[in-house]
Formats: sequence, structure tokens, C-alpha cells
Amino acid sequence: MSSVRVAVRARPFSERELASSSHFCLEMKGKKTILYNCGEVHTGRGSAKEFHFDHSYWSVGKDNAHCVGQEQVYSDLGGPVIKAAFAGYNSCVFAYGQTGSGKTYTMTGSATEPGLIPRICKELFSQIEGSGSGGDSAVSYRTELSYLEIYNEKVRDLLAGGKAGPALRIREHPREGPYVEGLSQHAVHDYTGVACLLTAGNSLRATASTKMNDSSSRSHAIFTLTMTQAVLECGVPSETRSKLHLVDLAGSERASATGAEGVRLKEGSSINKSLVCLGTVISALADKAAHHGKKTLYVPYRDSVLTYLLKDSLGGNAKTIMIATVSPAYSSYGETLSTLRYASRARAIINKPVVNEDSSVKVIRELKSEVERLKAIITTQHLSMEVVAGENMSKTTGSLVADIHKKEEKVAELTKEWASKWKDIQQIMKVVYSEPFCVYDQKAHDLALHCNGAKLVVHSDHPHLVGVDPDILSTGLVFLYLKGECTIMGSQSAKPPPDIAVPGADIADLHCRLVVQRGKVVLHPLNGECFINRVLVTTPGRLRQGDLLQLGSSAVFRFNHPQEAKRLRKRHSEGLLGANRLARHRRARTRSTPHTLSSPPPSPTTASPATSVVELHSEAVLRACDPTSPPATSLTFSQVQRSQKSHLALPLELGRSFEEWNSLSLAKIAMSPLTILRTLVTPYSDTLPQHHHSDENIEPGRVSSPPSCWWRRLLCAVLLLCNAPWLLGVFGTLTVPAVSMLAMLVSSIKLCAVLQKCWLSRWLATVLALLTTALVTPVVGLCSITVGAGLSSLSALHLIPPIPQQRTRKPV
Ligand SMILES: Nc1ncnc2c1ncn2[C@@H]1O[C@H](COP(=O)(O)OP(=O)(O)OP(=O)(O)O)[C@@H](O)[C@H]1O
Repeated sequence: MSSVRVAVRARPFSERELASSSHFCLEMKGKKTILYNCGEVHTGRGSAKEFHFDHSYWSVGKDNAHCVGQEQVYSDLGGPVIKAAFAGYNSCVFAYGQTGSGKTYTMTGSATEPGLIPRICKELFSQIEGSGSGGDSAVSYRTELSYLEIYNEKVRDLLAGGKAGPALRIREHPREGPYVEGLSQHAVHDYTGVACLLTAGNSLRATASTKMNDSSSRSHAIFTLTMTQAVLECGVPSETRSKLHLVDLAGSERASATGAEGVRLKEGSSINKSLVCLGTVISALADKAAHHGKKTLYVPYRDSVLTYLLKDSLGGNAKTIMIATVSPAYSSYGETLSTLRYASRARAIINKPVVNEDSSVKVIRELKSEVERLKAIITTQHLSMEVVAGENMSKTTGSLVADIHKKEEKVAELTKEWASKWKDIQQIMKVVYSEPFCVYDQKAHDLALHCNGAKLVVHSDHPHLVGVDPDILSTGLVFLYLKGECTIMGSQSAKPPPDIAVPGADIADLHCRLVVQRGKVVLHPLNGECFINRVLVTTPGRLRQGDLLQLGSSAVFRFNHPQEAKRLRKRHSEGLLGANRLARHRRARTRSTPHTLSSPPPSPTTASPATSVVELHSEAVLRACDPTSPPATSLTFSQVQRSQKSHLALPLELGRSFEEWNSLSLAKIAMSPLTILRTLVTPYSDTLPQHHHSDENIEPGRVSSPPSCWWRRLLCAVLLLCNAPWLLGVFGTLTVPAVSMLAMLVSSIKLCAVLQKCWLSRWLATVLALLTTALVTPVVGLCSITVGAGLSSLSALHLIPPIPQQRTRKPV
């Protein structure tokens, strides 16, 4: 438990305040801030409001001996934040106050007087550099940053590359809390990288001149630095991840004071609205704390984007510092009083920060302490482990020892898995951070890794190639950057070595050149054969997102252009990129399967140690470089864990790609009647990989391509069509009304018989039965047609959930 620390900072008089000869209404004594209502003082009644804070900074008048400068603010507030980050805690520092009161000055500062953000980052990296001095037990670090703004209640990425990107959505993770979907994460390894990104982000932030401030922030800005630190000391792993939110809020403002109109007025009202929500959240949390958390008060985090994103920092898992910035002038008395009131309420908020330990490391630690506990039980029974292992071993001690051994084995296994995962990440980072990248292009910083259980996702905003290695013995993952404007690809033995050295007997010394021209990547073939999507290219040709690039007969790469993919995704989501076009795009590349299984085995691929190559080795890796989805640019690979059989129910074979599965299964559908039946009862998306694992053994060489014969293709098409769920709907639309009509006819005959039994004449009974049927049948028919049609359209939209898979298969 820790309460929110609050500091108040008074800035010097602004030019406007000096010009209006406004006088002081504020005084600071130690940690005390006193606000005078000068009007009442002058009338002799005198009224002063006293507030107590953790720090009260009087930054008025530089010549004043008591004036507190940027350095002092940093050492009081920044120091503990850095300490908390290294200890594995989340922290948040946010500046709150009226417009023009000095929030941006305190958080960002200027070139000559840097504020908290640059100072904290600088010190953080200097401490990282200081601690990372070799040795196996040295702590290794990974740092990523993101920068966003909330403008008119919309989240925008300030580091999306070039211009502020489109509005992003907020989602909530059950464990990690709210996060922004699609926000770019940038790997940084030194302060220079941070400074670059900070400047780039600040230049995009919405600012405008108002009557109160020449450079007024029109948005709330959240700068987040995530630091992961890991160490394996004496075989014991430790991994923590701390998040540092540094927030510069937009200031509250009165339209009359700022002279806001039109767009500025809209911005101002949106700023005020979110600040009112922040105030409400602070008040609710303070009330909650006053009742020692017993009273279940509703905290309206979701009422504004700002409070939702700061949910963890306000009453959650973070150590939080609030800096309330105020003007000392009497003309701002009302705003200053309101700021001080909120600040003093915020002091009552209780947060619950915890060390953010990696879940697998936590399990290892818990298992280890359990082992220690069991060992202690044995020792207290005055039995050493040697005696226990002897003949006199009692039954209870024996089971304890077995339990200890089992747990120790589990600890060893988990530690090995963890170490391998961390080593992989470090290997990538080493290459990303290597000197040439940083020198030639700051964009190399745009690489981020995300670990999610056994899954590691590599994101890059820079055009790159991913090795699609046909060698079944290859287990590495090759990630190749395009170097600056021109990247030469050539043979491994070429002298001087090319930028990207490609193995293979038919790779020329200067095989080809990839040139980046105005954001487009163009392939220039030089002395070797180059294919784009299996088409031989002899003149310069453009590479597009998702294209397959083949050099010689064996080296194949998938080309990713993240910016182009982003555009495609956007157009697709807006419905501008029709499903047909996307399907055509996919088909074009599915046709261009780079290798058939019958092709001769290429030379073993070991990526060259060229600086632009990241090669990843792990014990068991499932690569997902899906060539059938053009907009996907991130690279995912998962470690195959023996315990996760159900997740990996696909028939995996070393080096076999998803495309090969597709072609294998397509050929098989056309051959086996049993498969036809299965196809009809299995959702089509699940069908393809499954059939490969059926009872019949398929010779890889025989079925390496899709069926060539026209009737087989036709049969395949019909089968896939039959398997489409919308057919169910059509069937329902036609049959349900027919069956219900029939049922009504039968029931009308029965009704007639019943009426006759009630002594009605035969004719009267028949007329009555027919009338009832005539009235009821259309209603029932209409209802069933509606249900059938609804079902049909839902199925057509693929909203019917797929039939769950019946069988799980063991991974090979
Ligand atoms: N402690 C300080 N010492 C010297 N100058 C300051 C101080 N605080 C603020 N200023 C000056 O006051 C002006 C307004 O500050 P700033 O832009 O930081 O305000 P703000 O609260 O961020 O305003 P807004 O909410 O409109 O963005 C700037 O010119 C800044 O240099």
C-alpha cells in the first residue's frame, strides 16, 4: 500500500499577469502552501487557506535564493521513480493544473532546462549502462517506449512515423489492465534514442496559441517507458517488468480567459470534460480510502479516455506522484484554489503497487521455496537426505523426498525454458542495438518484441525480409533489415561481403540490390536470377507487402512493408479493399508456393553474420510467417511446449510450411471418399491441415502440388462449397416452411376429427378446421421463413461459430 505523493509548484508571473499588475496570493513555507484571498485580507478580515503536501516548490523569481529549479524537482521526485522502476514497480508522474501554469515546463522543460521526462530517462539509461558490465550473472535489460496523446477524447500515436496516426482503440487486459491497441512500441537502448523519439513525438503533439499560453497543449500526452530486467544468478532466474508513465495533461481553462472560439473552444471543452472526470475519480478514490476501502464506491474510470488509461496509476498497481502546478497571481485565485483542493484530495488515494514479476519466474520461485520448506521438514525430523535414501527410509519421508525430486526437476525444466527464451530475445536485441543500425538510421529503433507466454512477437515498422527457409533441418528464424536506401544481397563468399549474405551455390556475388525510393522498395536484379512471386524478374520491379522474393533456386524470403500493410489494413477495415481483391491477392501468393517438397534439398542455411540479419535459434520453434495474409507484418513464433499439446493440435513436421499443408490436403480431398464425408461435417477452415493427419500415409513427393486435373478441381470446389456454412441456412429457408405447412395440414385434419367428436356437423367441423388452418398457417410459415432467412444471412456472414474440433492430435 502506498498513498499518492503530491507536490505543488508555483511558476513565475507570466507577462500577461505582470502587465495587469496582478499581485501575489500564494505563499509557501516548508511543505505548506498558503493561499490568500487578498480581497478579504484587504478588508481586514483576512482569510488564508492552508494545504499540506509532500513538497511545495516556490519556483518564482530565479534570483530568489529559495527558488526551486528543475534539478531540485528531479532529485526529489525523479530519483524515487527510477528506484521503483529498478525494483520492478510501475510508476506514474502526472502534472495537473490550469492552462499556462507550467505542466509542460515541469515534465518536458526546454533544451537548456530539461524537465522530468528527459532527466529520468537519462539517469535510467546511465544506471543501466553502469550495471551491465559483462559476466554471466550480469542483469540484462530491455527497454521500449511509446508516446500517445488524447486529443478530443481520441487516442493518437505520436510515434506512428511521420504524422499522428488514426484514432486507436482502448482494450482491457484481464491482468495488465487497459492498453491501447496498435500503439507502436519502440525499442530503445540509450538516451539518444529516447531523445530522438521524444522530439519527434512532441513535434506532432497538438499545440496552439491562446490568450493564456503562447504554446498551449491541446491534448493530454502519455509517455510510457517499459523496462524489463532479467538475471540468472546461481541458476535462479529473476525477471521483472516495470512501466513508467510520465503524463503531461492539458490544462483546465475558462473560455473567457483563453479567448477560445471554434476549434479551440471544442478542444477546451473536451479537455475540461476529461479533467472533470479525473477530479471525480480522484474524489471517489479519496472517499474510498477514507472508508478504508470498506465502502464499495463506484469509481467512474470509464467516463473518459484519460482516466481509463490511468486506471492503474490511480488506485491501482503503481507508485504515483501528482505535480499540481499553479500560478501565484491573484487573477488565477479560483483556478489555484480548485487545483490545490484536488491535489490535497489526491493525497488520500491509496495505491497497491506490487513487483511485476514474470509469471514463469514466479512459478519457479514458488516451487523453489516449496522445495526448501519440504527439505526443512526432513531436517527437523533429524534425518539427513543420505539416511533417508538408505534402507531405514520411512514411508512419509520417502514420499517427501520423491516430491522434492519431482519439484526440483520441474524447476530445472522451467529454468531452462526461461533461459532459452530470454537468450533468444537478447540475441535479437544485440543485433538491433549494434552500432551500424543506430548510426545509419534511427528507424532501426522501431523494433519491438512482445512475449506472451510461449509466444514471441517481433514487430518492426521498417521494411524487412523474413527468411522462408526450405531446409527441413533449419530451426532458426531469420529476420533481415533493409539497410538505409540501398541493400546489396549476394553470396556468402563475396568480397567485400554484401549487406545481406545469402547461402546457396547459385547465388551471385552481387545478386541483386534493394532500393528504397520514396517509401517504395524496388528490386534491381544484378548478376543472379531473382523471382517475385515465382515470376522471373530481369528489370527493376517493385516489391509489395507480402511478396515472396526468391534468389536463385533455394533462397526464399517473404517481404514485409509495415507501412503499406497498415494502409491495406485500414482500407480493408473501411471496406475499400474488397474481399475479392484481398482474396485475389492471397490467391496470387498461394499459387506462388516457393518450394515443392520434391525440389532438391538446398544447402544448409546459416544466415550470415551480416549486421542486418537477426537469426534466432530455439529448441523447438513453430514459425508463423503466414503468406496468405498480406496485411500481417509481425512475425510470430512459439516455443513448442510439451505441456501444450492441445494448442498445437496440428500435424507439425520439421520445416513444412502451411502452404504445403494446404496443397497436401487439397489433393487429398479429391482422392479419399472418407475425407469427403469428413469435409462435410468439419468447418472448412479446420479441414485442410487435419486431413494430412488421416490414416492414409501420403508420400510427400507425390502430392506436392494442388490437383491439376479439371474434374478434381471441380470436385474440390463443390466439396468446399458444400462445406460452406451458408448452405445450411439456404437449406433451412426452404425446408423449415415446407415442413411447418405440412405439420399444419396434418393438424387441421386432426382438428376436424376432434370437432366432429364434439357433435358438430361434418361440414361445419371441416369449415372451422380449414378456417383455423388458413389463419394460422401463414403466420407460422412467415415466422419460419424469417428464421430461415435470418439463419441463412448469419451463416453467409460467417457468424455461425465453427463446429468444435472433435479430436486433438499430438504434435509430432
Ligand atoms: N517553473 C517555471 N519557471 C520558469 N518558467 C516557467 C515555469 N513554469 C512555467 N513557465 C513558463 O510558463 C509558460 C507556460 O508554461 P507551460 O507551457 O509549461 O504551461 P502548461 O501548464 O503546460 O500550459 P498548457 O496547459 O496550456 O499547455 C512557459 O513559457 C514556461 O516557460
